[in-house]
Amino acid sequence: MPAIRGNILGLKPNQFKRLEATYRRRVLPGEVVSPELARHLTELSVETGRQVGVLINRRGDIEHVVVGDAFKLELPELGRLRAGDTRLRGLRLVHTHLKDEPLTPDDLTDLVLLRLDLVCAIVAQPDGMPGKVYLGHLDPEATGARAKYWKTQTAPGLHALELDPVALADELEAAFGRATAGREVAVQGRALLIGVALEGRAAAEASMEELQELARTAGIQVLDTSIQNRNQIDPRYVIGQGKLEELNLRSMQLFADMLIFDHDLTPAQARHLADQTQLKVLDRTQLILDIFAQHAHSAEGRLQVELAQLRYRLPRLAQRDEGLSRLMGGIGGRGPGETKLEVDRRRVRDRINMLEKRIDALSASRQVRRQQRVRHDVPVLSIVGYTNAGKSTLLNHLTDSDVVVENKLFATLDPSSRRLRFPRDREVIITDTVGFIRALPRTLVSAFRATLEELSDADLLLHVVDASDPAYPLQIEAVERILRDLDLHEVPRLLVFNKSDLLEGGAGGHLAHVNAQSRHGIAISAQTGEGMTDLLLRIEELLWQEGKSLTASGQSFQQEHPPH
Ligand SMILES: Nc1nc2c(ncn2[C@@H]2O[C@H](COP(=O)(O)OP(=O)(O)OP(=O)(O)O)[C@@H](O)[C@H]2O)c(=O)[nH]1
Ligand SMILES: [Mg+2]
Repeated sequence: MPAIRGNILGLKPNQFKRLEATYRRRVLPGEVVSPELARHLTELSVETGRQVGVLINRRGDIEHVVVGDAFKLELPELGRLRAGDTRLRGLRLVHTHLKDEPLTPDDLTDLVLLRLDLVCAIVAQPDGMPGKVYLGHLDPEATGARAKYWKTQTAPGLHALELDPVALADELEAAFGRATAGREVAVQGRALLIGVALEGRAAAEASMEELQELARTAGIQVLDTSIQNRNQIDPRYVIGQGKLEELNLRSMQLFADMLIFDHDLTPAQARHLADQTQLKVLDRTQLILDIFAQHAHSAEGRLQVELAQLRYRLPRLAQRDEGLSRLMGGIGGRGPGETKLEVDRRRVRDRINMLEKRIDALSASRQVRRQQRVRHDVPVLSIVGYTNAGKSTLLNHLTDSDVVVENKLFATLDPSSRRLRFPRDREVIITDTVGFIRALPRTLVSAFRATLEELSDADLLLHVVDASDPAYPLQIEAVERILRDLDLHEVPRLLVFNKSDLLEGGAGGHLAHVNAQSRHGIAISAQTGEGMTDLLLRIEELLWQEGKSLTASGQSFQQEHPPH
């Protein structure tokens, strides 16, 4: 005989026996609860002064009998259904209320989080007879951020309740199935995105747009985004408890299987959040690391990404537990496969040391090769800029090459160099490299330092800006900041306002020109070729005619490097 769950302390033996006998009762198909069972529950409830409830399966068997206190009922641990599953629990909760009150927030939270078929509260009247009935079930049509996730109905008594619970559950499951039928296949996850507006709403919204792009690039389907206004980060959960509850409900409603925070999480926060929601929890850094892992193709690129990932994980290996393995699987856990994560910190540290040595060796040998090469007296031009600004498109246009161009973030990770001919037999080496982003993870900057430091070989940096992105001033700032961090701010640069074709003023991109001029830049469209002649003239001017001023700023033309 299964046990009686919940608040059983102090029950009389006779009451306990009658509770146990509940398990022998059955409910006929087509009824939520039989009148006899209802009366049995209300009688016991009034006698004990406690709520009494049963979980009934679709065959009509009673799977659990639970006793609560006067106000609420604590359900046994049923486990969470597999994330993304469109089926319901196959159990309905029928329980008593000692007062005449509708379903409580606890009832409705159980309904949603446990994905119960339905929840029914029967008012136990003082004489022990069943009274009014309140009933609630999930609502497949609920949409929108503030939507209710359930529908409720009230009946004056059981006799007035006309509802076939099994047919209803079938209907709901079919509707949930239809609602998610259009979901994209081949996605790596279905995510809710969460931001915290610490520095004002506008900044948080721009950052959220970018997080959405990052998720899209990583192959994750974004189901919903939300930003919470807060003065400070909650040390435990980042966001407030109420918001977390709301997210939990939302994730059930939308069949999400992961939460992505637009804010870096401490190892403890990530663990608490995963425990509270039973969902995979990622932050911005993990997402970027994952994209890098997907896009790294060269040997050096892969080593650098793995190094960055391991450095990120090392402090998180301290408290390895279930939450962590959830955090580490799949997205955000690509690269050094899961087995490697199971190794202890010591082995991770060894691997980090090994990777550092190999990367050092690679960059040292490249340095040697660079020095050994015959001097060609060829200036180097490096394209830098925010990710997706059109750097590779520009390189391709200028040199007739076919570096991968994609409307994705971090399409390019491995640097590539090409020769570019100018009139009068002049030549430059032009290089394309990894794009920058706001809050570029520090582990990545340090892992890619060798690659990025090569930018110091450049005689001129072409800082490509996506002028069609409203956030471009912030992006310029972010790129400038990273250049400063890499000690590259002394290298002369030219701001190139790209994608002028997308801006007002037609192909001429009048607005782009205005913006460009205000920053001594130049407006182009790498796609249509617009402005390209002007760009080449400016480059020529800067490299050869104003050569002296470049030399004066510390950049010597006598130390040019051929491609590598
Ligand atoms: N309309 C328009 N689109 C452009 C232009 N230049 C680039 N694009 C598009 O912008 C997207 C990004 O271009 P990429 O050249 O891959 O950008 P990137 O700066 O190399 O990006 P990462 O390597 O990912 O950092 C692609 O979809 C391009 O087709 C332009 O002048 N006009
Ligand atoms: Mg690129």
